[in-house]
Amino acid sequence: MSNKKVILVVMDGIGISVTHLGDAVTEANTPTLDRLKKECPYTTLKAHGSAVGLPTDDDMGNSEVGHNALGCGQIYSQGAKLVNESIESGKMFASETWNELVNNVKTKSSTLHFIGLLSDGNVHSNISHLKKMIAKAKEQGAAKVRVHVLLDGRDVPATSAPIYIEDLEKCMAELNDATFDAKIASGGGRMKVTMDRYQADWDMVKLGWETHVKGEGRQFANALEAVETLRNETGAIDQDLPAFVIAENGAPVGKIVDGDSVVLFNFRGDRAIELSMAFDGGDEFTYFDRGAKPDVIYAGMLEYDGDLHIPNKYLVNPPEIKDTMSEVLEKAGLKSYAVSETQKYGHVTYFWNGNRSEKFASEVWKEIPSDKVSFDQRPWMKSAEITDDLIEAIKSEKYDFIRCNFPNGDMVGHTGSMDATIIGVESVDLGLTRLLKVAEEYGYTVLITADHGNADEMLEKNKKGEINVRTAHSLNRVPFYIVSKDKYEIKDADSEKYGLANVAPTVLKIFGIEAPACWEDSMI
Ligand SMILES: O=C(O)[C@@H](CO)OP(=O)(O)O
Ligand SMILES: [Mn+2]
Ligand SMILES: [Mn+2]
Repeated sequence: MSNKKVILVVMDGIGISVTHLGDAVTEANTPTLDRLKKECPYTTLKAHGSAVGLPTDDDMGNSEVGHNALGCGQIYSQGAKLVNESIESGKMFASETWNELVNNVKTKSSTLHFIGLLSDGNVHSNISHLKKMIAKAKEQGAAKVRVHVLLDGRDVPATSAPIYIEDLEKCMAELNDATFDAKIASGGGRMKVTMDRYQADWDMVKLGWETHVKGEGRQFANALEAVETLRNETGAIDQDLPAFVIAENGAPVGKIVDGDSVVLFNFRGDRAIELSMAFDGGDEFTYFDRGAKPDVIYAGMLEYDGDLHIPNKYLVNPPEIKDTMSEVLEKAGLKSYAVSETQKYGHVTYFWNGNRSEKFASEVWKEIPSDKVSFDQRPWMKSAEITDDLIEAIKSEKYDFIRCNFPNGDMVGHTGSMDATIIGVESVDLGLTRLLKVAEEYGYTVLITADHGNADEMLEKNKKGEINVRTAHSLNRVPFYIVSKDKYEIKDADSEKYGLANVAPTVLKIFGIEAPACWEDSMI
């Protein structure tokens, strides 16, 4: 067994800016990161596009694909790419689930509903998938479609919702005729309604159920009017807009009722699991009162949780991630510890282990409850508590490998507040300062990296050359530091040849464990 001990710190959303446009990472006072960059083996990693299994290098990285790659040392084709392929090859429309959904509404003359994130962010969903499914449903004889739109502004520009609403409405207008009727039925901002994750706030899902299923809520004549009115009244950016219902003559146009079919067209799992539980769950579901639950056929775009089999029905098989680092460490007899706060807890456990919700026997997982606020109001988040917990884990001398995620750069970065994000980055640096001291004392090698950028690019230039607030992740590279009393040298550190999938092989190299043949190369 190895006598080495390793800690891997993921500084979520802390990338390296090229433009320095709204670069909260450089603006922040980060004495520890600055010192490490001068003193330690250091390189940068590619964290987007092909390096993490996304369709193109125009696709920014995200936590799901980033933590998958960090945790498995391999590059798998991810949801965005798998759904594209399934639609292009026709496999999706030949699937049993798709045909069941469509035949159900044909035989019952009922409605096919789509619920999901309306953008081309390609992190949770892509509007192009939605449009193709609606067109196919018409071609196959469905008569009525209703779409429940979750407004993004977090993976795409902050107030871009009208662009996607207009795009969808144009597509539906072209399809609508005497035999076919498609409309938007309800919606709301993704951080207010339906897309909660890791059970941080079930009230969001309850509100989604009331809005999409029961058609309860403030009524508007159409989605553009809803966005415009709610934006004027609240000043909120898209992700935070309140829920709305589209109605005609006082009646919601698209309640979900007995006999309907429902597709959640998001492909990413974390924010799709809770709504799926509400649709699939029987009487044992007690997270909120669903009232009389309609008898529908429900399917997700992907299987969102392969261990718990959520949802029951889905359209595309998720990537089958094998030979994860946790599995390799378990086989080698090493003990692992994982910690983050609620908002990133599943990232460092579920995504880390290749979308596996059950832990290995050799692992201990710890969740620190997140605040339920917009994180510009608490930019330090739980960085101090995560650090305290890490220090306790180190001092327990129980673990060979400790991993953690500091969410600040990402979660505060998504709010668009530069001032708050600077504080978020500084909080991470302070956490590192405290952590490194104890890690050194106990003989741990500490690897520090990030899963993608965000805080490094808080502003962006649009096509007209105007500068706007950026709430989305960046496409920038991320840092990789080795802090150790042992001498390690990163091969070709100045090149740009490494990506997130090179981290796990480097960890195994430090432990002196042979990596599976399918893994990428170690950097040392
Ligand atoms: O908040 C989220 O769901 C995504 C952005 O869509 O961020 P991350 O990938 O960092 O979790
Ligand atoms: Mn992330
Ligand atoms: Mn993010």
